[in-house]
Amino acid sequence: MNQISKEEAQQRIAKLTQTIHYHNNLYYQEDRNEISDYEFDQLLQELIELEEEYPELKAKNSPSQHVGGTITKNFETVEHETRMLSLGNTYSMEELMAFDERVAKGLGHRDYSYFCELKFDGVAISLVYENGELQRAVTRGDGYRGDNVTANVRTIKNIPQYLEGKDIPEKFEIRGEIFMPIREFEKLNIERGEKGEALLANPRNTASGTLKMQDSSVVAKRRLNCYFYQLLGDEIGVETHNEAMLLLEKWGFNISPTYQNCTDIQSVFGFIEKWREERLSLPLDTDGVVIKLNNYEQRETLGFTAKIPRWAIAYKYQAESAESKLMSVTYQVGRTGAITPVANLSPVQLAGTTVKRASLHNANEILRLDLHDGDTVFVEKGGEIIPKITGVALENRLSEAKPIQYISHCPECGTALERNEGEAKHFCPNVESCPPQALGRIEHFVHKRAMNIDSMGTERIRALINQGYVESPADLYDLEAKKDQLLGLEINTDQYEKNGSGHLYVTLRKALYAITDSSLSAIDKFITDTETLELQARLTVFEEFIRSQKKKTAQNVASLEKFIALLHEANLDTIEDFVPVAPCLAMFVGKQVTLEHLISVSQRENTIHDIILALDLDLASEQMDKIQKLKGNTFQEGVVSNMLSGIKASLSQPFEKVLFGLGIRNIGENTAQLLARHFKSIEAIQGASTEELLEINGVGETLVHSIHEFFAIDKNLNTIQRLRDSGLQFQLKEEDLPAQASQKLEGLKVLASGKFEHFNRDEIIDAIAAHGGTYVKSVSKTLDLIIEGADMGPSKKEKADKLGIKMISEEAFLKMIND
Ligand SMILES: NC(=O)c1ccc[n+]([C@@H]2O[C@H](COP(=O)([O-])OP(=O)(O)OC[C@H]3O[C@@H](n4cnc5c(N)ncnc54)[C@H](O)[C@@H]3O)[C@@H](O)[C@H]2O)c1
Ligand SMILES: [Zn+2]
Repeated sequence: MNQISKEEAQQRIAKLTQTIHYHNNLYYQEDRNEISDYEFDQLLQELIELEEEYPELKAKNSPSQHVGGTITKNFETVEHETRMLSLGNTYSMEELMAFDERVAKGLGHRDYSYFCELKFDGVAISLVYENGELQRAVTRGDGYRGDNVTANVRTIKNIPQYLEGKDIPEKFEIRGEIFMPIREFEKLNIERGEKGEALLANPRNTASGTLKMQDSSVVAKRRLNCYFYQLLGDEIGVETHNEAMLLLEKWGFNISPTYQNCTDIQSVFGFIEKWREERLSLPLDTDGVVIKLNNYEQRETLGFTAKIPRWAIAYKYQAESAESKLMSVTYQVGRTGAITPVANLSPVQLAGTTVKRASLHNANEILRLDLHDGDTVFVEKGGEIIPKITGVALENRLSEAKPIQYISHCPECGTALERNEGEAKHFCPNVESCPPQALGRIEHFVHKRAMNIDSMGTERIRALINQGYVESPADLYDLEAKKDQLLGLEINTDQYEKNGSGHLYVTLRKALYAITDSSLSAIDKFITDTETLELQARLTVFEEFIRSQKKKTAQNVASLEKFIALLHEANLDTIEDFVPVAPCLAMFVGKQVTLEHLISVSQRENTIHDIILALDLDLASEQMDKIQKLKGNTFQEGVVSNMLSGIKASLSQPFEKVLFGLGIRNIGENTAQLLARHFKSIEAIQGASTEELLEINGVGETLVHSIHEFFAIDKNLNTIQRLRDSGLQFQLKEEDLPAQASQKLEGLKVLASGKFEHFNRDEIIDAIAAHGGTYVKSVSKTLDLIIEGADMGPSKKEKADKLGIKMISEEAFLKMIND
């Protein structure tokens, strides 16, 4: 902002004021925005700085001097008893330090603490309660007066209409943020999509628009929610914000459990870092952290400016943004069959890393963005590990560009995709043989706490599934007989990718390695050095690289050029760091197969090994050598016998482990144990009536339904039969029951958290069971006891504290069970 003339400043201020008014109006009145919050905050910041430089130019009604909203004509206007302010905000740690200095200077000492909360991205609301009853709910409006939206707020389920308890003040005001949970927002958009209505942009604007609707019955259907963060009143008798929050919680108000007391600005930084990524798994959008002085008297000392309190500030997480080009969309199939589209982008530098992919979440997201082939897109990286696309530069779209068509069939198994009503994601219904879904099932089966076959890691299982050896757990026990065929199978770690139409891709590094005579280490260095280049440019640079190596130059350059030509001819999608397998193989298989045929086979198969088998070619040994260089690692003798002996050993796992391993929906480890010990055999469980099942403490309707559903499927019965034939335990053996040491923990739900001296995780779980207790995985009200180990997670601990759950040390636990 250095040295602009007063005249220029005046013009700029006028322009900024007008622009900010425009966006404020859009944001608060129409619940829309055309620029990001970050861009908006930059404009406002520029205005504030200019006004600081030329205070005489600061207009009384400048947007820097009052909160941005207004009241509407659609609701009764209500005056706030205490003004509703905005918050100062910053995107930088330095300014946060400066804030801390101002606080210290204002108070004249450093004897204070901060209370950190997340900044919930919704709409501010003020509620007034009298005699324990909700009187009215008012929006922030212009800060002085707001809209009376009580009827709408009454539809929000977790805002209490009446309060119970002795210590509730006659009258008080409470403020919070009304928001729409992300899940509800997604559901709403699906419904709108199905009805052909325009999709909504984000949960914040939707929450705001919903709150201002005239028809409360529509509001009720939208399932808004609210977090509270401020208590106001004359005779409340608390001195700190922390105490106030505990009171609110006690009175039954919804408080986000994410808050934390911080004794100094350093621990505030810690809080900010902790939540930078973690906040993304919360059920609502948050855009920063609000840092508040904890002590009320100290707050009074510092006071307010016209627009904001001096005792609080918001730190906003900056989403860094860049432009990139959409190359293609690929689709990942999860272990539950859920499909996630991924945008493949031209490489771009963002927040210190090279970004080549962005998550698109689901089909609606593609529709909402109205993505077309080859679009120039804006990519943002908040704290997210995977960046997201926030918009499209329409002016760059080619007139002939087609909209991205969502796939109709599973890229892994070719089954037609389905989508359940009210769900955002498509899924592949081929639970039995879709490879990633089979993977999920087998991984569960071999898990330590099920069949405990630790020689079967994910990559090995994936290799067996992809190459058709395993689909159901029962297949594992047939592997022994196929031992010879297993040698030489590919373990395709991250070696392959598939595009949206199912064509197989292999890593660029492996392709260059097979095509030229360069060493893998030289290629790896080249790959890292050229990370930010697009594929075409990269291949050109690789040619220079080969020439600089001065090793069989002519031959290598010729191969590379041939490969580039084949790549063009194949004309498949671009996925950065990967190239289609078909043109690679075309380099080696000679004239026996056309490129066209290779492309179609590579669409069906999952590994190069499979393609070669499918083609059934006669290849010379030097051709095989080249192809070998393209393949992933292969199964060796040691690996195979190791796997097989693990599988054999699992035959002695007790019935309850087998039952858990079957992966019947809703049957966790505890339930499997319960059922196995009660019914003693699989036939008894299968034959049990609903009444008999419900008699067991801990078995509910949902579980009964899952059990009946499981046994109604022939394929499951067949799997059980095969497993039984292989020698697995389907009957309880008394000697398998863990020795019941005592009943000292009978009826108690116990959780162990952190590291222990005398137990590892499994051992402490078994110890709890051996003394009659039930092990529980998460902190909730129903928990009776927590055994606290070293380094127990602070958030768990805080939650347990809040719920008043008893915590004991490992030593106390040992004493408890051994006495
Ligand atoms: N993109 C646009 O066009 C546009 C236009 C106008 C405003 N905006 C955005 O709207 C916001 C503007 O201003 P604002 O005055 O509402 O300020 P603000 O949102 O930055 O801060 C104040 C508000 O934060 C909310 N809040 C959330 N969690 C809170 C917590 N734990 N404790 C206290 N308050 C909490 C409250 O509603 C409070 O009123 C900015 O984020 C700005 O970027 C964007
Ligand atoms: Zn599938």
